[in-house]
Amino acid sequence: MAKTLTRAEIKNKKDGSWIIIHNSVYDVTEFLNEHPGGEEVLIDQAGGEATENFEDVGHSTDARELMKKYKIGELVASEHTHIDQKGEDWLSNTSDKDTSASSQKMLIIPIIIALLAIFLYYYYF
Ligand code: HEM
Repeated sequence: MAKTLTRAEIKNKKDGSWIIIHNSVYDVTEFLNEHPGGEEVLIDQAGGEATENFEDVGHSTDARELMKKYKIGELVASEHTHIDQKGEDWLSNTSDKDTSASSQKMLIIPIIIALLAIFLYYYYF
């Protein structure tokens, strides 16, 4: 059963770095040295809400998998906030739409050229 913590308890944590991301509490003390984004950013967030900064970076799904390892508990329900996830899924969804729209446009060009070629062939021969 996961531990339930209040923002005050997380803030008052002196020995170690706890951060809140999407209403879950992570102990990143052991991860500071390994964080590809550097330890500074994590130390800056220690003891408080890191969701917005975490999402601003657009962490990969790998990063989201990795963070499960450091989860130590949940924020009490009365102190929950909702911040949307904007990671790879969100990015790939939008770029998927873009590619399908642009590939449709790209298809029209060869079709027009082919129709023009057929028209010219019948016109001149
Ligand atoms: C348990 C929490 C966290 C984990 C497991 C984690 C993991 C990672 C990983 C694996 C990367 C490499 C890029 C990627 O795969 O997305 C990364 C990059 C980064 N992270 Fe985190 N991170 C955490 C929290 C945070 C927080 C709270 C911040 C900001 C305050 C942050 C800021 C950054 C930055 C600035 C980069 C570098 C991005 C770049 O160079 O493009 N991370 N993180």
